[in-house]
Amino acid sequence: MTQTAPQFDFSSTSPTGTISGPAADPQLDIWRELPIAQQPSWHGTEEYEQAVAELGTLPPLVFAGEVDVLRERLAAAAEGRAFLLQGGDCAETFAGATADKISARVKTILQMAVVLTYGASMPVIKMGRMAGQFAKPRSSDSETRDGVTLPAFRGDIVNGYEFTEESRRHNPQRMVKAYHTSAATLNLIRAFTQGGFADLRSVHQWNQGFMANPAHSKYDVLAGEIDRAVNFMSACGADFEALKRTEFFAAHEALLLDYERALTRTDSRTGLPYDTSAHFLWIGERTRQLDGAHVDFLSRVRNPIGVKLGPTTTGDDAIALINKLDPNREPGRLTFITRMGAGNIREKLPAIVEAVQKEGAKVVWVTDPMHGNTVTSQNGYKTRRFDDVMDEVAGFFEVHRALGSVAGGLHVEMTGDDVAECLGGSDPIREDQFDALYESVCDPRLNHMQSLEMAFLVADSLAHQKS
Ligand SMILES: O=C[C@H](O)[C@H](O)COP(=O)(O)O
Ligand SMILES: C=C(OP(=O)(O)O)C(=O)O
Ligand SMILES: [Mn+2]
Repeated sequence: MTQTAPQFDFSSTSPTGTISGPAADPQLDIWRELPIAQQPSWHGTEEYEQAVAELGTLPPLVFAGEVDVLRERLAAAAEGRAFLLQGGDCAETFAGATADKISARVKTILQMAVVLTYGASMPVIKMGRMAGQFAKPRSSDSETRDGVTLPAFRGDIVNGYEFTEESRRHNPQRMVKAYHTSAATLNLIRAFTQGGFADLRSVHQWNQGFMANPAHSKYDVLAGEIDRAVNFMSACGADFEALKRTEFFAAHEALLLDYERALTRTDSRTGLPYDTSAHFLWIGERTRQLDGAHVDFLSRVRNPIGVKLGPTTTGDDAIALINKLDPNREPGRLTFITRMGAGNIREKLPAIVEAVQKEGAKVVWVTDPMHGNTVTSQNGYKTRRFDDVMDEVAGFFEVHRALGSVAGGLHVEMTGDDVAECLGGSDPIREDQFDALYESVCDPRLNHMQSLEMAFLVADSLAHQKS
């Protein structure tokens, strides 16, 4: 069910090989001359120069060989031979990088993956919005509370959530802290997923907790089938030792180009630049301007790249992005993460998919059913209704099925904790729980149970996609 870990070529990225100091290629700095959205105001200060110089001396967080493995996995997803699951916080925080919270999130992603693997009958590529998801684009540059206006919170890598002048100051030293927090998070993720924590039988056992809730009895049939499949594998003498380890990739929005540039290093094997801050990087809906800095910079690194596509995207936009980001049509290079909103997806997605099909290009099609479905609750919290989220997922599968394209993955804001941020689910979260249990510093996340419920529902869609 889950894959075994590949043998990474560590020699190619050893400290004696390459990847010491930022890559020197001047093309990697062309973005500095281009229009750039959503950046902090810290340039030209000594503090900024020092922080960037320090980042440049620090080791890579991921290896080029791992990034190449991911590109191969994504090539399989583009063809319907694997399914991508991306999940994690909207905004990671420094304070939230605790063993308990990180392990709960990884556990939940692994639990979702087992259910999806069964439903899809294919490998699930597990990827966290983790170990670097610290920079946030905002709708407004400022926030006003009780007549006081301060800079908006732009993620812990830029400024603090606390509503004071000092905390909201754009502080470049935070980039260094983000690096170290990412390193600590990634270290724990690697230990969990490589050290036996991810044993398929344990992951399956954890799902029994979800099934113990009578609200989830409608998933009894599927849960029973998975149970029998695991027992069958066991009876057949399946090598559960190999299934004790699993691949797990790190991803974040490549928003803060100062940080991404400083962590971009040259791979000794190929002489090519890799952004070693994460395996996978995506360009957000607010920064995907074709002639802008983000698209230019990410067109020049070897990592697999995602682009969020909102409801205003046209077929021509999609083709232009492909030509810029994947001119060689390389399998696994480009992922389109559509976030249309439940009310838009059935109307807007087909033209984009058809344009890409006509072009003969192949991308991984992923649904982000969160960002097009944000509403404000009566009591003033940013929230999303579980039913809207699931309706967008359903629309995504319907469109791809109708057009003969591949529904290749799911991108969600979720946590392993029992928070109350999104409304509904079978054991429903209500608005009156927000005051006590709303923790997100940016967008609302599915909680542990809602995430698992989504996996059961998507597993069903995947099973039908195959039939
Ligand atoms: O995560 C996505 C964006 O950063 C977020 O939705 C922006 O939220 P805002 O509209 O509150 O700025
Ligand atoms: C900012 C985000 O999304 P989008 O770019 O799709 O709005 C996000 O994924 O948190
Ligand atoms: Mn978000």
